Amino acid sequence: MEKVLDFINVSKHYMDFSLKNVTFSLERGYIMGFIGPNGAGKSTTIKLMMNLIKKDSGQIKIFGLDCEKNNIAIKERIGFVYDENLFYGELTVQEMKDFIRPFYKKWDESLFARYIKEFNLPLKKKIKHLSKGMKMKFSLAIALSHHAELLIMDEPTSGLDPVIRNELLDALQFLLQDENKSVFFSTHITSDLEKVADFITIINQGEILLSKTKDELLEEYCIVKGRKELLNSNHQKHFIGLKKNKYGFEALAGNKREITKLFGDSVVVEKPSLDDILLFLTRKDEDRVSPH
Ligand SMILES: Nc1ncnc2c1ncn2[C@@H]1O[C@H](COP(=O)(O)OP(=O)(O)OP(=O)(O)O)[C@@H](O)[C@H]1O
Repeated sequence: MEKVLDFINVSKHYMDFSLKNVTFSLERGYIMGFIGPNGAGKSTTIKLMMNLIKKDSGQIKIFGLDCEKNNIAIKERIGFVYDENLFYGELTVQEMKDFIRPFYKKWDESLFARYIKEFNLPLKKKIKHLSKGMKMKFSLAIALSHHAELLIMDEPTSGLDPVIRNELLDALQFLLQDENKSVFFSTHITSDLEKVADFITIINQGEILLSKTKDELLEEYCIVKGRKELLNSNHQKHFIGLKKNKYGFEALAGNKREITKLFGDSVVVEKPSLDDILLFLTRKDEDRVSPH
C-alpha cells in the first residue's frame, strides 16, 4: 500500500508547547480522522504538513516525497480545505476561482461548474458574504476541481449546522469512491468520524496516543462498569483510564477479550464511542492510568 502521508518522529518546539516524535501514516484511498482536545497540536501538525512552519527534527513525506524539498510539486496534488482567511473577502466566488485557477496545471473547469451546482454556490456573491458552510463547500469545490489526490481538512465541520455537516460528509464519502483519493481530517466532533473515517489518530499534549483503524479501535476497546470492590491493582493494569465514584467504577480497556476473561459477568462491558475513548485517554485527574 502506498503511503500518501508519512510522519516519522517529527518534533516541533515552541516556548511552552512541543510536538514530540509524532509518527503516523495514511495510505492511499482512506480517510483519517485526527482528533484531540483544544491545544493538543492538531493545527501545528497540519501546518507542518502544509509546509507553513518548519519542523525541528524528523521527516514528513507526502506521496513519498520530502515535504520541504518538493513543496510546489506536492501542493499541486493537495487540496487544503479550511474555512477562514484563505480567500480574499472582497472577491466574488467567480473572481476568486479565476484567481486560483492558473496555479493548478490540472484545473478542470467543467468539474468546478458541476460542484458549484451540486453545492448550490452563488458565483456572484462576495466571499465575505458567504456563510461558514458555503465557504467550506467553496474550499472543497476548489480542492476537487484541481483533482487533488490528498485533501487536508482543518476542522471542516466545526460551526456547521447538522444539515450542512451531513452534506459535507456525504460529499467526502462520494469522493472516496475514487480510490485514488485520501483525506486527512482534523476535528473535535467525533461523531463525524464515526460516520466517515477509516483510521483514527488521537493526539494529546503534542504526542500521538494512538493511530489505528476505526473498526479495530471500536472492536478492541471497551467500557467496563462495575462495583468498586472488584478493583485491585492487578485489574487496574488492564485499564487505560479509570473513573471512580461512591458506587462503582467506569473504565476504558484496550482489550475486550481480556476483560471478559478477567471479570466474567461481574461487570458490564459496553462498546465505547470515539468520544468515550478520547475522554478517557485525555483525562487529567489522578485516577488516570497511562495509555499502553
Ligand atoms: N506560533 C506559535 N508560537 C508559540 N506557540 C504556539 C504557536 N502556534 C501554536 N502554539 C501553541 O501550540 C499549542 C498547540 O496549538 P494547536 O493550534 O496546534 O492546537 P490544536 O490541537 O489545533 O487546538 P484547537 O483544537 O484549540 O485548535 C498551543 O498551546 C498553542 O498555544
